[in-house]
Amino acid sequence: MGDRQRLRVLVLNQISALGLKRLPGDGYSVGKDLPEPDAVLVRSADLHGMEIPPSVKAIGRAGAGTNNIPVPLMTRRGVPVFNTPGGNANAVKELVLAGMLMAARNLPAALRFVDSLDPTMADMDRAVEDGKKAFAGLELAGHTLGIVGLGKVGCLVADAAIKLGMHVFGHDPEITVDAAWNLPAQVKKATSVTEVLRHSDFVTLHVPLVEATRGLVGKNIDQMRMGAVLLNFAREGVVDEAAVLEALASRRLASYVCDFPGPALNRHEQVIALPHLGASTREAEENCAVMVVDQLRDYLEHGQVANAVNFPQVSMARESAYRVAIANANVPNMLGQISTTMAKFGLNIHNMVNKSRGEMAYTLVDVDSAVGDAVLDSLRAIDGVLSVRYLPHHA
Ligand SMILES: NC(=O)c1ccc[n+]([C@@H]2O[C@H](COP(=O)([O-])OP(=O)(O)OC[C@H]3O[C@@H](n4cnc5c(N)ncnc54)[C@H](O)[C@@H]3O)[C@@H](O)[C@H]2O)c1
Ligand SMILES: O=C(O)[C@H](O)COP(=O)(O)O
Repeated sequence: MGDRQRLRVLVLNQISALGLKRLPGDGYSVGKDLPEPDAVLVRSADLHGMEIPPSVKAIGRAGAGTNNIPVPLMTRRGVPVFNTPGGNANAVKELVLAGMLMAARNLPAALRFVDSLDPTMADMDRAVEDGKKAFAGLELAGHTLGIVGLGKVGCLVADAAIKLGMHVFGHDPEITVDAAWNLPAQVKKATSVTEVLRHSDFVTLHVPLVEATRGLVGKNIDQMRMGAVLLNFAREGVVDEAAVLEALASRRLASYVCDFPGPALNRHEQVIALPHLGASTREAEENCAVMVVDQLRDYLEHGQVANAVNFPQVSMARESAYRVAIANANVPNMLGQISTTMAKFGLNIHNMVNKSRGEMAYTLVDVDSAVGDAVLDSLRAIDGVLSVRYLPHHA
């Protein structure tokens, strides 16, 4: 296949080879620097300041958070943004457990102490035994963990904490039915963030960064128990850093454990800051890469939509070789105009599916004969149509 016929996938972060190799060389060009890409694969690279070429038909985020992607702009262009729900949740869960243990047992300070001992000193055993009392901690079992956000990560953390003997309070005003099913029965429901803060020794945040969650924990830190531990593996902006620093100074917070270092946090003795490591395990990187590449391919080749954050879930078995995929505004008479346009060009609709999500809708139409450029141009000219793709299937 000539290079022009191959689909171009621009890769802006390190994506596991296990995923990339699912883009076959005879159908795809994959690289860090491709002109006019058809799709973009990304992890945390910030696309907000970047010019996203009009050739882009889909964006795949190998991970959970999509706050680095201008999702509303992509929706207006009729471009889906895919992510990989749950693909890295276990990796985050394990790091949250490590974070709780690091804080509860004063491990960073204890490690620094051991590092500070001169290896040539005469009586290291004695220095160790004398020094250890400064790092005595507490056990997780019997203490209370509050979880804000009971999605893929929050549910796994709840389950693990229960198994470690912790009491768990959870809050999520938009919990999905699936997540509610997955949640251990012992998790107590909190009706507000404040209720979680008041009742917990450890509080961990697992919400996306959106306008409603910006600064979710801020002044309300004064509701937390004295000496509590706050963990933030969600996003930097979910907590108000100034409020955290104040609470650390007053010892309301014993420790702040986070995945987002910053100038005011680094080297603070009560802060344990990791370099955004939550999803950085081989397993999570592979899971996310495989998921996102499969979703991207299914969209690019067949128009199917799975796990897009701005498009409805849409799937339709191929019964015809001639498929048209249309993203459009969710307003009356779009389907009427689409089918009238096709009929005008003598196309017989074999099968069709249309689903909406918020202000947009997505339509797959299989027809019985080949679709020419004039049809596609006429569809594009319909007021409210955001994008039109022709997806012939060569068996
Ligand atoms: N540190 C890392 O490497 C890492 C890795 C994965 C995810 N994350 C972050 O964690 C977030 C959560 O990941 P996930 O996989 O669990 O996502 P998810 O979509 O499965 O879960 C998010 C949950 O937050 C809930 N929520 C939304 N607004 C809320 C609010 N105001 N109060 C309480 N709950 C609210 C949602 O209803 C949903 O159940 C991601 O969006 C991402 O920002 C970070
Ligand atoms: O939202 C996510 O999935 C995490 O923050 C992971 O980000 P990363 O893929 O850049 O490690």
